[in-house]
Amino acid sequence: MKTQNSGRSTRCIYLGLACLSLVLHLFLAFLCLSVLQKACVLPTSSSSSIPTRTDTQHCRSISHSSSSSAALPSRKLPTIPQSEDDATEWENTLIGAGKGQKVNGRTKLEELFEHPLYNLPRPELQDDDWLLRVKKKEHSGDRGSEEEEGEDAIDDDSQGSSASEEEGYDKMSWTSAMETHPPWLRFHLGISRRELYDRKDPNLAQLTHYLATQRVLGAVQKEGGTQLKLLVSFQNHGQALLKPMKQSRDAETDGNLFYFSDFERHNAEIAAFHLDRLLGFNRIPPVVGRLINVTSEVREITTDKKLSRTFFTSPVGNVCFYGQCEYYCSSEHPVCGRPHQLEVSVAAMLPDLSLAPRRSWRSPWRRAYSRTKLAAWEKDPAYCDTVKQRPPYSHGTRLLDLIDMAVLDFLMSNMDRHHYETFETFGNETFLLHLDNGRAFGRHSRDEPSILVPLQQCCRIRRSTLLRLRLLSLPSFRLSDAMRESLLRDPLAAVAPLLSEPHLSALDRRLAAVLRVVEACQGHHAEVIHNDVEGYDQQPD
Ligand SMILES: Nc1ncnc2c1ncn2[C@@H]1O[C@H](COP(=O)(O)OP(=O)(O)OP(=O)(O)O)[C@@H](O)[C@H]1O
Ligand SMILES: [Mn+2]
Repeated sequence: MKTQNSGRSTRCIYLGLACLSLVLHLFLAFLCLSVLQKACVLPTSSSSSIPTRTDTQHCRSISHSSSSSAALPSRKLPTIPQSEDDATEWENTLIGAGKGQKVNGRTKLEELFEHPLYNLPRPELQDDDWLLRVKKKEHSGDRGSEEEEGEDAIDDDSQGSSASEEEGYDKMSWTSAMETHPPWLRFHLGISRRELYDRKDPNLAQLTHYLATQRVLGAVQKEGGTQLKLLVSFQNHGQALLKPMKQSRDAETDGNLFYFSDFERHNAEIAAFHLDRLLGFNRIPPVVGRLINVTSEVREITTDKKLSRTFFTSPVGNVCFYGQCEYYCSSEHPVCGRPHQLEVSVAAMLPDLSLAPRRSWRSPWRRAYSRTKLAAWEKDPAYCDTVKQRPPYSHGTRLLDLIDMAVLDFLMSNMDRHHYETFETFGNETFLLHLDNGRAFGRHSRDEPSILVPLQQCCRIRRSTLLRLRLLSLPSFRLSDAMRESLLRDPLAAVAPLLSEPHLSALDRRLAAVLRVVEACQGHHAEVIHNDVEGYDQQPD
């Protein structure tokens, strides 16, 4: 009996101990769970305590890596710029700006643009030197009030302003509100009588970033001209002129093709913009390279039925199209993606003609565009004397502008400068727009001296142009080096150099030829150099 009782009490003790251990284990398990959960609860800065997607993923990855012996190293993904402020930094990372070798903390290109010849003192621009004026919406009665920094509107009266309109114009308000405008509009607002853009304007980088990255919302074939090009539209009414890649970058134009049968080159449009800027002209609208998807960014969104009808899939499975135009718009000359991706040049559009009408001028040194005929300037060595007698070449700076353009064209071997344009509102006292450079950079192995004929026949050149050319011929600022570095800033440089080395060295060779022509002129002409930099006697060193 006694032994029976003691056996029962021992069993009770064991049972009690087992229960206690169970409770203790349960408590421990609960404690562990709550600790683990706390690691995934986010510090809430806002009123919401719902974890975001990333945070949930983070928790999942913790639990995943803890259960796996070989956790993957974390990889940093590129971020898309959220604001325009991020744009420049983003662009610099993407396109490798500052890739040039640095001397004294500056690249050669930065050194060049710091040179006094690229920072010559210039008279301040007056009200009527701006292409588009900015008016405040407030009535004149509101002037001087605290709310002066209201919205701006473009003065669309390009024919001149009445006295009451003048009252609404406030020079101060245009800088303050600029930040709110999209880059294309700021570009338009910065166009002056003197140049298309200010090289130092930070908007330039934002504009090229905008052109290179904005989602294409619309694409139609651009009317005018002879070769295929597209007018694309972006959000905020932005537009751009797009020229597709038609041949490989290194392809030299067939020697048997006449200049007027040559293809246009997207990289020539890009390189021309860089060259014009390097020469200090700033007369070509900013152009940037881009890879587009011909299916999603053209075929699927276009409303242009004529263009749509020309799309097809090539035998190797690439998406191609050819559009409708005078030259090379046929299935024998298609523009093809790989299978969808296509290199293009994207040029900023100038203000609409209704806002800023332009005048097109036939170049006095226009070619005959014939296989047999010669133009007047090819037959008459004294041709310039007749040109100099007729307006607008008889006075002002038009002839000098034309010679600047001839120098640019000779350097890039562009034989297609049949016309040039100016903004009508500036009359004859304004710069020449260097539009349409698609036929430049066709051949690197030979030069075309006839492009320099305006300089050779007139023997006149701006001093500022000549000094910059001399500077660019020095080993420390060599034109080819400056171009190489400048072109590295274009997004397409990541695919392949925009200009091959033979094209770059052709620039140096041609620059030396320009300087030789000037020297020859000085040998038999007085007043070759037009002194537009009075008081600046320093020779480049
Ligand atoms: N960036 C621009 N913004 C607005 N208009 C432009 C721009 N570039 C060119 N244009 C206009 O479009 C017209 C056609 O463009 P472009 O000259 O480049 O084409 P094209 O086919 O090469 O012409 P062409 O066959 O006459 O040489 C030009 O004459 C000019 O008036
Ligand atoms: Mn052309």
